[in-house]
Amino acid sequence: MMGDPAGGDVLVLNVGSSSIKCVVFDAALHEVLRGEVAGIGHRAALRMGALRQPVTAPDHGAALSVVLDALEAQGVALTSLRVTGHRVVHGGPNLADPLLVTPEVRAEIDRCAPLAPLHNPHNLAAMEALAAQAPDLPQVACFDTGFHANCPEVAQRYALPPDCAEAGIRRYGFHGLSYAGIVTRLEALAGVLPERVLAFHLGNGASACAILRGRSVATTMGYSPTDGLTMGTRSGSIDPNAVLRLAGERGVEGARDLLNNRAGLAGLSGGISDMRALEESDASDAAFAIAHFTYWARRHGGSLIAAMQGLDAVVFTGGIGENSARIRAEILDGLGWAGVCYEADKNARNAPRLHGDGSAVTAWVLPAEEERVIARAALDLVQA
Ligand SMILES: Nc1ncnc2c1ncn2[C@@H]1O[C@H](COP(=O)(O)OP(=O)(O)O)[C@@H](O)[C@H]1O
Ligand SMILES: CC(=O)OP(=O)(O)O
Ligand SMILES: [Mg+2]
Repeated sequence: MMGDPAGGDVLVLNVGSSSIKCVVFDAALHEVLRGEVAGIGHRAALRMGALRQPVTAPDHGAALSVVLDALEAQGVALTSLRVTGHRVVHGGPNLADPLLVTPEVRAEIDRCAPLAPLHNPHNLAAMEALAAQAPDLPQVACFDTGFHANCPEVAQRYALPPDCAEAGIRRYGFHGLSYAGIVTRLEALAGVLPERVLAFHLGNGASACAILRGRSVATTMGYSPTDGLTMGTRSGSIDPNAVLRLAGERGVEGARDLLNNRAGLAGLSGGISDMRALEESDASDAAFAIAHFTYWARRHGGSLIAAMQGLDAVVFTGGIGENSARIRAEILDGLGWAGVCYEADKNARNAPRLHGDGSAVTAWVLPAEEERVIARAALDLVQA
């Protein structure tokens, strides 16, 4: 339900690695206004309400200004909101549950910035921009790591001595706000929440999660959001000795830049990180990048199915997961051995329900609802 933008109570900013999404909700969590600058640094475009236009956004700072100006133009007065909520990607060992943003919380988010260089600095910049414009507006930080905080210890620990884990070197997992939203939405759609859910969040950052009875038991991202699946510009899983060699040859910063900004689909294809652009390309490198993406999604998916000892439902979300029938088909075709089947016409329509009647394993496309999860937590916190 869309209402009057000026009547909003909660503004949520979801600053991702290639996009800034914003949603204004009223106190009953009805969506009042939704907007997004997508394709930051590539072919950036603004969508807000009925507005659609290309914009100049070579980096996140420029994209944030575009979003804040557009909100103002739509009549959203920051000073009349009750609260604003932010997605923060890395909470490190100390931040898991939603929190009011204080100078101490900001300092802790900043300490985690080297672990999520494509996210945490931009998440902080959004908080600072809002604080400058509306100093009295309460801000709430919600963490992508929180949903995975209770994974079994065997899934969290690396095979390293205990002092490493005590120093925070362990698997955290990300996209947790999206996975939490999937649990809520899937339960509502399916009637009963399937026991063993394999969820794929496929956006510019991509991960998969084993959700057993509504809780994360394993996920593909680790110490940072660079591990796991092949991503837009991130390598995904890579042997630690290869990383050490890269750091030795190119320096730590050179290795960090390569693994986070110039690897993944971009590294394989000669610079194209955007899945839609890859699908439109005839180049063999682009086809190989897509094949790499789907192959490793299936490989990791199999590992997560083993972590749950079986499978009852597969869910796709994120920009690629929600919109690319081709990518979903290539992943689902490779999971037939696990009992997954789907109907091609439903897949082509991005229908929420991809499976036919009587299918033992169900398959779904659900919107990433990180903003709703954040808005609920932010309102709960200011009302408490
Ligand atoms: N119709 C589509 N077909 C294929 N890929 C798409 C489509 N629409 C969006 N995408 C891809 O989704 C990705 C962005 O996902 P998104 O979840 O919005 O990003 P972020 O990780 O920044 O939040 C890009 O690779 C984009 O090309
Ligand atoms: C954690 C992560 O990779 O987020 P995004 O997909 O929004 O970049
Ligand atoms: Mg995202």
